[in-house]
Order: sequence, then C-alpha cells, then structure tokens
Amino acid sequence: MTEDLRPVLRAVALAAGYRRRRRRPAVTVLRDVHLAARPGELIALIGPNGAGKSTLLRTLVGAQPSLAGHVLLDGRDLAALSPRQRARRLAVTLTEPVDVGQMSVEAVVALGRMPYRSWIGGEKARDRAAVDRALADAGVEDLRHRPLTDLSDGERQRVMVARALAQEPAVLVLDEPTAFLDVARRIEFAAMLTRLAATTGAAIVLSTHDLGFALRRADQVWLVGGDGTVTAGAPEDLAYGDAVTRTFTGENMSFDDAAATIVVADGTEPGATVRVVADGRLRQWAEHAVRRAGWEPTAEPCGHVLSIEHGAPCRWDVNGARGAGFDSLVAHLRDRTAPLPEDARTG
Ligand SMILES: Nc1ncnc2c1ncn2[C@@H]1O[C@H](COP(=O)(O)OP(=O)(O)OP(=O)(O)O)[C@@H](O)[C@H]1O
Repeated sequence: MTEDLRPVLRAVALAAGYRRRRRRPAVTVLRDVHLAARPGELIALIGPNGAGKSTLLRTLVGAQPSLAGHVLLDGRDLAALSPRQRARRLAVTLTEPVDVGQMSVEAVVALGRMPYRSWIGGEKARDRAAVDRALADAGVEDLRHRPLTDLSDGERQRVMVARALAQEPAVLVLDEPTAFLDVARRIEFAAMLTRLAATTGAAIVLSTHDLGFALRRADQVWLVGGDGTVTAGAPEDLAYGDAVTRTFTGENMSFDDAAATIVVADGTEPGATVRVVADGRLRQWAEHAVRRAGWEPTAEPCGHVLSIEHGAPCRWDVNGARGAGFDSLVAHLRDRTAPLPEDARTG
C-alpha cells in the first residue's frame, strides 16, 4: 500500500473495554492501542477467542465508547461526529442477525443509502446506481428480488456486504464475515474483498479466525494478543517475527511456516521415523498419513522405507509389507508404532 496515503481510520492510545455496571466491575480488554487504516488496504484482525476482536471493532465503529484515547475518522474524533456523518464514511456489518422481515435483497441493500437521503426526498438516480453497483460488486445481482429470509447464511452475508457497500464508505468493517462460508465460498469471498479494497479504495477491516486467509490476503494484520495488546504489521513481519507464534502456539500447537497455519499435535510422542519415497502431491499426502499415524516422515535414509505409487487407491509398501489406500497404510503404521530395533537411522 502506498505509504503516503493518509489513514482514514486511526486509533490513538485507545483503551477498549466495558465500564462498571451495577455489580459488574469495569473491564479493560485492550489498552494503549495505536492503529492506522489507509485507503485501499485490506486489514485482518486476528486473535484467540475472547482476546478482544469484537470489542475492538465495536469501539472503532463507535458502537461502544472507548475507555481512553481516540478513534479518528478522516482525522476527526469519531465521538464528535453525528450518526449520519459517520454512516457516510463508515459501514459496518457485525455478527448480530438483522431482522428485516420479508424485505427483498434489493430493499435491504437500498437501506445502505439512508445516510444520503433526506426525510422528504425519495430515491435518486445516484442512490439507484449505488445500489446496482453494490449488488454487482458483492456478486448478489441474481438474488435482488428474493426475500432475505430465504437465503443461505453465505448468501445473506454477501447481501450484508452489499448493503454496506451501498453506503459508499471510506471504511468497511466486517466482524467474522467468513464464519458461515464453506471453503470454496471463503476463497471467493476473500478474492472479492481484495478486489473491492482495490476498486472502491475503501479500507476494509475484518476479524477472522482464518489465520491462513489473514496471512495470505491482508495488507496489514492487527493481532490481538490476548494480553491486552494489539500488534499491527505486515503479515510477514508478524509471522516471521514471533508475534503469531507467541499468540497462537501452546503446548500442542506450533506454527507451520510453509502452510501459514497452526498445526495441532495429537499429544502422542512421535513414533518411528520412515523415509517416504514419492513425488509431488502424493508425497505430501503420504507424509500427512504418516504423521496421522504418529510417525515422523523423513527424506533421509532410515530403517523404515515407505514407497507409494499413484493409483486409486494408491499402492504402498513399507519394508515389504504391502497394501492399498491411505486407510490401510495408517492402520499398518499404527500397529507398528513401537519402533523396530532397526529403526536406528542407518544414514
Ligand atoms: N458486555 C460485556 N461486558 C463485560 N465484558 C465483556 C462484554 N462483552 C465481552 N466481554 C469480555 O471482553 C473480552 C473480549 O471479548 P470479545 O468478544 O471482544 O473477544 P473476541 O476476540 O471477539 O472473541 P471471539 O473470538 O470468541 O469472538 C472477553 O473476556 C469477554 O468476556
């Protein structure tokens, strides 16, 4: 992203949390948060459960008051802006379901134009054009006459993005927008957001539990650490440094650099080592099966050798024992978890 673009949204020494209410004590969830979102940036907010992602998003959009510090929208204090002024620059889709009765998709998306309408004025050509563009950008044109209640969760999510886009915002904030989506829709949705950030020039901030998506797609990651801090940076800086590892890895979890994701060990001690002889994807999935069986794959010479050949099912050979399919391979390896005497690497 261009460094000299002025941030549209900033957090300055922000503290976010909950004020004391009746018998509930005050809770400061995040403190001394400094963040900047620039036009056209796709920003992923990540962090463990309960770390404060929703609290931060709600504070950034003014849905809950900050405990200290400021949120600046176009350099102006968010708290000093009227709801209408905010809504012309900032659009939000939070996770709470929206009750819109039997309204059509088109009518729901047109709600996004409210900040631009006067009480007496009707829909203008500009409003209609913005709604059409939003429907197209979010890929829901085909659904425009359907009642929102008839749609799948994934379709509804896209419609809510279209409603937000119809606001023509400078900042678009989405709380876990990919939560209901299957893998294919998630990838499509990610591509759509990347395209939207580039074409509309909006800064898009979204919270997600999809670490791979955040690291592969985002221009910036805001990492909520679970200790009251938020670290901002390029995905590579946070992954290459120890920020991601520190936040997400624990006793049984480690960060796999190549896969850009967290891998969870199943708690068993690594068993014997086996040399895997295969190529490409077959090798990858053979190693996957080997790990699932509690063994360690290696490319080095060693006492156990797994040769595997393409086929449906694939054919495998472990030190002369043969079988077909990964299921039987895993069963075979599990039966032999106790390392054989010859398991000492013969290197
Ligand atoms: N209304 C509230 N009053 C007091 N504490 C709250 C309130 N809402 C949330 N919290 C607390 O604030 C902390 C952060 O919660 P938040 O929902 O922001 O986390 P999150 O990162 O969005 O979690 P998740 O990934 O599970 O959605 C949690 O400890 C939570 O219990």
